[in-house]
Amino acid sequence: MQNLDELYEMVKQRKENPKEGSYTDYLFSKGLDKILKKVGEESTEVVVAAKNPDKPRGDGELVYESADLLYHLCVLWVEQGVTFDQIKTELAKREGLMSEYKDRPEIKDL
Ligand SMILES: N=c1c2ncn([C@@H]3O[C@H](COP(=O)(O)OP(=O)(O)OP(=O)(O)O)[C@@H](O)[C@H]3O)c2ncn1[C@@H]1O[C@H](COP(=O)(O)O)[C@@H](O)[C@H]1O
Repeated sequence: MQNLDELYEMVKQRKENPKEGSYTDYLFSKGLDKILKKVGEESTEVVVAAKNPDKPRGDGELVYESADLLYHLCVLWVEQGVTFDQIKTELAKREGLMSEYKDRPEIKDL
């Protein structure tokens, strides 16, 4: 996936059109508790990657674990009916950008 929009859309598609052998569908079939367990595990792995001086993937360890966490967050959002636009809107609010939001397509493309 090139960006988070595409990753989120792919996860949503998996939920709407299950595919044989898909790990994403495996998570949806297991349900919320399994997804939350994975988010918890991946969050911890991000922390460990940032702190561990003997990283198996060197400086790439934090990048790798962060990508894992973002993927599992997308699964959680889709499972709970949270859209990626809601996440972006919340981020924009924090920057005081809400009034400009509709006129700034680059914000939607984050
Ligand atoms: N980005 C990801 C992604 N990141 C992590 N993972 C999977 O997340 C799992 C995490 O690894 P773990 O060792 O913690 O888990 P596990 O032991 O394999 O599984 P559990 O039994 O613990 O659930 C691995 O199986 C990874 O393959 C992902 N699986 C899929 N994607 C994206 O989703 C797309 C569709 O994937 P499918 O749904 O499998 O078709 C892929 O093309 C990717 O773009």
